[in-house]
Amino acid sequence: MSSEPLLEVKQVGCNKAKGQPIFADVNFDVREGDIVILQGKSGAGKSTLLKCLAHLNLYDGEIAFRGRTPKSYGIPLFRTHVLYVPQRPSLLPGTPRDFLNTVVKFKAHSEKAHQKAGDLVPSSVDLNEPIKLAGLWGIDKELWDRLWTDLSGGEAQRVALAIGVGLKSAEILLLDEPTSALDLQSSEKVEKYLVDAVRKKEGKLKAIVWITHSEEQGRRVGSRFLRIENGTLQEERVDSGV
Ligand SMILES: Nc1ncnc2c1ncn2[C@@H]1O[C@H](COP(=O)(O)OP(=O)(O)OP(=O)(O)O)[C@@H](O)[C@H]1O
Repeated sequence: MSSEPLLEVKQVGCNKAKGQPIFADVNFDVREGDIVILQGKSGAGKSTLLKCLAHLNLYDGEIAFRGRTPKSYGIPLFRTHVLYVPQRPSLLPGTPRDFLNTVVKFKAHSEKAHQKAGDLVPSSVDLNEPIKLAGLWGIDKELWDRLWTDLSGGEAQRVALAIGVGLKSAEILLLDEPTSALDLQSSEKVEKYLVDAVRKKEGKLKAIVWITHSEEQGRRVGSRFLRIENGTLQEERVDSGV
């Protein structure tokens, strides 16, 4: 028995400039419980595709979340439910705490504005949750008040991920090489948390689309495997080996 798709991607294409497609005719669904690994060579278009899914990039074709277009929810609210976690959070201005406060204010505002429509269930905001979660991943509280530019790549990644996961608004997380700057031990801690969060089912997080260059990581966490190559996306059938 398969559930209704959470996200439907139909004939999606994206161009660098007129006449220069990055990819075209991309079709797939994301369902509850999926951890979809997105692979492909550097420059193949993985980050661009994730940004299209979060409506952060212009695209052709259709993307539907729970059967409706992003616009019908309001793009800001949609983006808190289908949440992109960037590859290089250290490019953000200010400190992680500034960012957290802005996200929380913005989230409360956009949810209030859309509550009337009965669109997406608003979630309560607990500022301590991302800080606690980052702590589990080895991030000292003091780092929340340091400039993003003064954090290491791995610290910035864990803080950004803790904000994305800890605010508990995302039903689908779009992770752009979330552990590329982490050592194996830290990476496995983060992986385990994310996989458990999706598997548990009672939480808000239902699925992840996860870019990784590591075949090993893909095998550890993935339940489905997509590859972008030469401007097209293919799903790879995986032999369970049983
Ligand atoms: N805003 C932009 N304007 C023009 N070209 C762009 C833009 N963003 C990305 N590109 C180009 O589109 C292609 C796909 O980039 P993208 O970042 O999606 O690749 P990727 O598969 O995520 O690569 P990597 O594994 O190196 O992160 C690249 O050739 C890139 O230079």
